[in-house]
Amino acid sequence: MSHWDDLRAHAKAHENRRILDLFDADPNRAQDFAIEADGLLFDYSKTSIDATARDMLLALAESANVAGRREAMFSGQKINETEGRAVLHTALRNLDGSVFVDGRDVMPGVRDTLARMEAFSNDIRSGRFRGQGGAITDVVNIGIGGSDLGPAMASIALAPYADRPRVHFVSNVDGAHVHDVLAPLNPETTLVIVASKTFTTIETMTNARTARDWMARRVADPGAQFAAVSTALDRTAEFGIAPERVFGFEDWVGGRYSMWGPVGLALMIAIGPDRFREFLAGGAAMDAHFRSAPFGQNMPVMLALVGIWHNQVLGHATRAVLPYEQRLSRLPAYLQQLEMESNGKRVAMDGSDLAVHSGPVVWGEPGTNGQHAFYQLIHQGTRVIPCEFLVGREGHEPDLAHHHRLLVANCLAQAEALMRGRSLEEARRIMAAKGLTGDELERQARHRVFPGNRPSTVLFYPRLTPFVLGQIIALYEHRVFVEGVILGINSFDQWGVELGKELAVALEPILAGRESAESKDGSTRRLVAWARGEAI
Ligand SMILES: O=P(O)(O)OC[C@H]1O[C@](O)(CO)[C@@H](O)[C@@H]1O
Repeated sequence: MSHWDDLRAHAKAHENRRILDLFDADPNRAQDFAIEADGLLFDYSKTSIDATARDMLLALAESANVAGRREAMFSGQKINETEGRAVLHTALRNLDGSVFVDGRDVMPGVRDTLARMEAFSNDIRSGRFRGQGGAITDVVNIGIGGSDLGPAMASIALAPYADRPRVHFVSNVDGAHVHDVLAPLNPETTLVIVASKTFTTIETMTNARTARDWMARRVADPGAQFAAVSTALDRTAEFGIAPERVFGFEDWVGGRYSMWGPVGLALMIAIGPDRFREFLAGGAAMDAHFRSAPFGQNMPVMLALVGIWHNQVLGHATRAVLPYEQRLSRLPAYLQQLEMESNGKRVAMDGSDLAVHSGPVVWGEPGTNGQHAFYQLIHQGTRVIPCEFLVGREGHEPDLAHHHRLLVANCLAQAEALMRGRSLEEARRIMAAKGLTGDELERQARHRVFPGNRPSTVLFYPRLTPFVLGQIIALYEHRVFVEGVILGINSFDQWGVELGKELAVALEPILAGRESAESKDGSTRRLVAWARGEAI
């Protein structure tokens, strides 16, 4: 039997067992099914994983050679096989030593670019770098996907550490986005960062040109207030951005893994280089843990194995990420790209069809807001949705500690309610206490039953500092990596985004009326006609 068969057989044999009963069977479960590392606590005791399932999952990870692939990644081997690239975002935060790619040590370049970013950020923050109307008041990062989601998410997450200038993000090609962001800004004191790994992404280049036109209407030399972040230095030059304001990186940094380097420039400007280094240090601390902790005590490995248990073994197709931290409001969106672009694949590394499902649908919203929106379905819907809660022991508002207590209480209460549920007998008692009897009591009670036995995990952190955010993001990166290795897929390419891009390029001239829609299918032809306001 394969490891997958073992796991499925074990899950089947215990499908009617309640998670709550596992705590009776093992009084140490809360400690045994949790990992503490560098101030973080990951509690997965409220899942149906028992000691046997955990052993089987660990055996699965061993047999997939997670350890070997992990070292191949850290040492710069070309594990992104379909693109022939190394995967070295970890080199952007482990700044000492050497890492070789094609016989060349990449670390001097990493350190040099970081130093240039720091000098530039300091110049902007101190007012030494001036726009054509004075010190820079606003920075606009134009990018999309990996060139947007990381710094945009982190700028909100680390708002308590940010001072002037203000940072803004434009990603969508919808003109409303660039319009609404730029409208209140003064072009004379705005710096635009064009962030694009390839410097060809149509949304980003369209927004960048619009921003340049906007600036040109008010300043003599718009290019002087543009900076660029890219691997394509020929294209940044062609766009007219002076080399001293171009921050390059190499193709061994994947877009969705890139916020640790130049793509983090807007974040660095917002929080300052020292705080940015703390963020890097948090990522490096998680790297050290990932490389050294035994798998059973290894947070990214166990987070991945919990994910595999829920998705590939039990068949739960989605997972909810529920940060009880308003400032992590963009974390679910960030993780959607990180996890779904990485592990949403249909073939294994060798091109064969996957034998199991690929990564799950990831979605979520901050608590407590979600409780008043979609938690109804999580508690009483017919599908099981594993939930991943994140919460800090402290907030940044000491005078509002009572808010924070309520926040934590809600988070822990949801995890408890999901596991415990409410039986029909309990519901009947509640209805009887309200004075109901007979058929009406019975009918009403059934609506108040919570099946319970719904799995969740809690990631507890001390406080959302730059260091802690670095730990959390690196934790999820390595989780995605481990899941990808176990599934046998390449987590570092994204061919699935290509087809839509090609078709959009082909449709633009059709919408503009320069080309005919004849070659298109009936639905697309009709929609094009509708878009063009033609009679259909
Ligand atoms: O940084 P770029 O090259 O503009 O790409 C933006 C994003 O587009 C994608 O290629 C997907 O279309 C992502 O992988 C990437 O993060």
